[in-house]
Amino acid sequence: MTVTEKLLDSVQEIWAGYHTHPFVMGIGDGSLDQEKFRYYMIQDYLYLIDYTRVFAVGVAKAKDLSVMKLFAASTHTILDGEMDIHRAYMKRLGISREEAENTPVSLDNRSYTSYMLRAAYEGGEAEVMAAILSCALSYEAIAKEILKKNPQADKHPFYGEWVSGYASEEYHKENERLTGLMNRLAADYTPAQMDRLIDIFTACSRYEMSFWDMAWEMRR
Ligand SMILES: Cc1ncc(CN)c(N)n1
Repeated sequence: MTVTEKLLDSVQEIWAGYHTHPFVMGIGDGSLDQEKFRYYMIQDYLYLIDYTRVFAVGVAKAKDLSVMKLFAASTHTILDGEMDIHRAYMKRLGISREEAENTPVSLDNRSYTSYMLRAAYEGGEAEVMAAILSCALSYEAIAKEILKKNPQADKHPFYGEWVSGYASEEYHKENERLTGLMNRLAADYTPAQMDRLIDIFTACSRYEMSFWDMAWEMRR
């Protein structure tokens, strides 16, 4: 088993819950209230800004240039790639950059990114990657499962762009780069060190679930 496979194995139950979450199912069949999606978009835009900072900690912790380049490239991929999905939705929903950036970050959102940043600052390169990976991989799994259940979901006039973005080959390729790095960084980890990675990955997977709950309930 690779390091990533061990991490995924430890969160199967939590991840199974994503696919039946009402917010996710609503994106999948197109029935989600757009007000909820509007709320989610703003919070997720703010989330991605702090998520990018976790990669920046990876840049600072990198022990060699190849690792530094991978973390650095990902900051660009998020700020100028993934966030394009958000900017396109914000335009459609009439959300200005000012409105998004002046919206208070919800407590669930703040807790999640604060946890990731703490795990990253306290650890080394592999712990940074363990904090990142649940976010990166779970959205690909969710979008692909949506497409399995609703093969036309990526054609939906509103939610299609979200589904096709996270189910895309481009997003998958970026995730392959991240898992390759995770597997390399922790290849020689002891069982105790591996337990710590599992602990971080599990906590982030639980935070992912609370992010969906937060969006569904539009928690302030
Ligand atoms: C909360 C959350 N988790 C994951 C992703 C996918 N990068 C995201 N945009 N937002």
